[in-house]
Amino acid sequence: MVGKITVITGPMYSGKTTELLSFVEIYNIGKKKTIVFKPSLDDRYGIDTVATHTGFQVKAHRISKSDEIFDYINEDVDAVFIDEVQFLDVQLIDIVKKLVFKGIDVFCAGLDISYLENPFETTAKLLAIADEVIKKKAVCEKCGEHRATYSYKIVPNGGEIDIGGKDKYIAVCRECLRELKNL
Ligand SMILES: Nc1ncnc2c1ncn2[C@@H]1O[C@H](COP(=O)(O)OP(=O)(O)OP(=O)(O)O)[C@@H](O)[C@H]1O
Ligand SMILES: Cc1cn([C@H]2C[C@H](O)[C@@H](CO)O2)c(=O)[nH]c1=O
Ligand SMILES: [Zn+2]
Repeated sequence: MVGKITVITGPMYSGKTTELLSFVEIYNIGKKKTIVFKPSLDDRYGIDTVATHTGFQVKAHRISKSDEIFDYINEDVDAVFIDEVQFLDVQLIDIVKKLVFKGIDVFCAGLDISYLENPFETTAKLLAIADEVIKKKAVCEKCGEHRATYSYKIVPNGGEIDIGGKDKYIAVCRECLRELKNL
């Protein structure tokens, strides 16, 4: 049997990690063998965990390159979960394909676009090969509606890759983005 590819995407605070971890729980309840990965770059909340903004955590392997995933895969693994895929190299796409051909279900979560509205290449390519795409929305921090699809940077400094939370980014809807950018 082959596995399936699920990609969870959207702006910051939209609940991508929460959704990813709810799938981990579902597989664990079903006594399936799960493994969680995250890029070593993102160490906001702890070194060996994937954590949501609400503080819920599960143990995770930190990887700096996508092919390190294979170091942890054996015959017993039923499902692989990868958070913050926007920070991993595009080789992840080939690795995900290999995993599903081994019969492993793969769940990926990550930002679709940067605060500059550029698509993150690894997420974009995963979305293209996904069997299922879950596009999440956040609450717009300007108008309060549950329709935010953008991550807006509130500080001037830092590049396109710049780890942070509410100190640097807020979630906004398209209408509020237009106002913020004076478009
Ligand atoms: N603007 C917001 N809209 C929705 N939830 C928010 C917002 N700000 C904070 N939260 C909190 O964030 C939680 C979602 O956190 P989670 O870590 O799952 O998001 P995420 O999409 O993975 O974020 P990130 O891309 O920053 O990792 C929500 O359950 C809520 O408690
Ligand atoms: C929106 C955005 C988030 N990030 C970071 C902030 C968080 O650490 C992580 C998203 O959870 O990505 C960037 O590096 N660049 C961006 O453009
Ligand atoms: Zn808004």
